[in-house]
Amino acid sequence: MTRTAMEWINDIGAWIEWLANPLIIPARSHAEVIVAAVAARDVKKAQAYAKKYNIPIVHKTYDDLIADPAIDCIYNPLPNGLHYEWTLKALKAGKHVLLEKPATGNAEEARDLFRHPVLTSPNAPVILEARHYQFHPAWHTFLSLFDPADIESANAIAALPGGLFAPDDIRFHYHLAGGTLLDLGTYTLSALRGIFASDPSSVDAATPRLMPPPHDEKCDEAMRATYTFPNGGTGSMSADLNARLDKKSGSWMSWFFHGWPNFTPRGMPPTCSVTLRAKNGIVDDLAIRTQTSIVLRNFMGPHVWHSIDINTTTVYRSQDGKIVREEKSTESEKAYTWPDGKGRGEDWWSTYRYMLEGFVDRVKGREGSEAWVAGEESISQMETIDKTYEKANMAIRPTSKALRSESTQ
Ligand SMILES: NC(=O)C1=CN([C@@H]2O[C@H](COP(=O)(O)OP(=O)(O)OC[C@H]3O[C@@H](n4cnc5c(N)ncnc54)[C@H](OP(=O)(O)O)[C@@H]3O)[C@@H](O)[C@H]2O)C=CC1
Ligand SMILES: O=C1OC[C@@H](O)[C@H](O)[C@H]1O
Repeated sequence: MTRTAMEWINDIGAWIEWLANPLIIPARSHAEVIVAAVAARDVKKAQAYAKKYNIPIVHKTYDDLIADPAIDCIYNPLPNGLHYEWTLKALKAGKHVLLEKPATGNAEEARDLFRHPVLTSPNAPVILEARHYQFHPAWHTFLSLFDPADIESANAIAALPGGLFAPDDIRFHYHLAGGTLLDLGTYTLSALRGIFASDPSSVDAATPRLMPPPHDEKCDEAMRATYTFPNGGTGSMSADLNARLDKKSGSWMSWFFHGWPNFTPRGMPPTCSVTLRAKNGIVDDLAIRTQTSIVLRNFMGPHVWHSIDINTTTVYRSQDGKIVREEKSTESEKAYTWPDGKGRGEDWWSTYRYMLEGFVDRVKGREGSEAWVAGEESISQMETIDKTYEKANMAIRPTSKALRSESTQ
């Protein structure tokens, strides 16, 4: 697909608007979704938002929004530390909830929320952690290219340049369950767990880069961690919300375009790579070793652009161990829609739009595509996040007071 510079600029603009409004824009193209009401702590802010996006009803408080009998579903995009409290309130009011990632601030909250009796009652509401990338066909195509049992190592990396978020952004407040592992890190960690189709058996190392003083030093502005998985494979993730100048050259450009024209994984675009265990054989007295690696670039925003490369290297050695031949090949794939019969979609649908389709399907009791984030999966993700913070000698994020009062009821 050849693209003009203008198309790229338009897409980048659209991507930024998607990021700021992950639901409003996708909702416009879904015939069954009406963004009917909005609430904010400051009603004037809610009114201004409603005017900008043509939302008919403005509620004065979050509680009023949840109590509105005309509303079926709540989208919860509050800071991570408030996810538990407001999601549970909405579920108890019988509303379905599309809950921003990470599902909660810690594993204790996740266990309580996703195993809450309100979710096992007849006609229980639907809850979904909004890990949008997992709803795009590109992610599923990537996963279909290997058997998790064969993975030797895998890597998931994402970074955003420093300055995009202010140091007092919700992402960097411990009491709001901030920290990069809970933000960009939810993508790279869940991707790694998805690639291995299992939880790690151990967290082997976790290295944070903490927010510098005078900011909240309980928050990581970047996190790197390595894990061992049950098949013996190793996985590494990294996430950086304050990626800096290239250390060697001191230039932003070289950080952005490192490895140009084939970006090497420095986090932009967010990239997942998998190396499979080598296969050995003998043909015509030559020892043959074949190794395959599969790379998905831009796994978080594949609708803007992505590439899936399957790289195979075959080395032929003579009996004395000398390399007599080396063959390298690359096959590439892309997936903007589902293969026939696997789900609805259009090639222009964003990850958020695919996710909305899946969410509405569940709410309506329809079978949708295979993509979903189950409650137990959200719990496992939060458990791995907590273990990673523990390994990094950092405090697990505080548990909501609402959970404490819940358990005394
Ligand atoms: N899926 C995606 O692509 C994205 C997901 N997210 C997720 O959405 C959530 C919110 O992130 P983001 O939109 O960037 O955050 P913002 O700071 O932009 O928005 C958070 C909102 O929460 C409300 N709020 C309520 N209580 C507080 C409080 N004590 N402090 C600050 N805000 C409060 C505010 O709304 P008000 O004052 O109007 O009531 C505020 O506008 C996070 O969980 C994040 O991970 C964020 C961006 C993209
Ligand atoms: O998609 C995203 O990219 C930037 C992050 O900070 C944000 O929270 C996230 O969801």
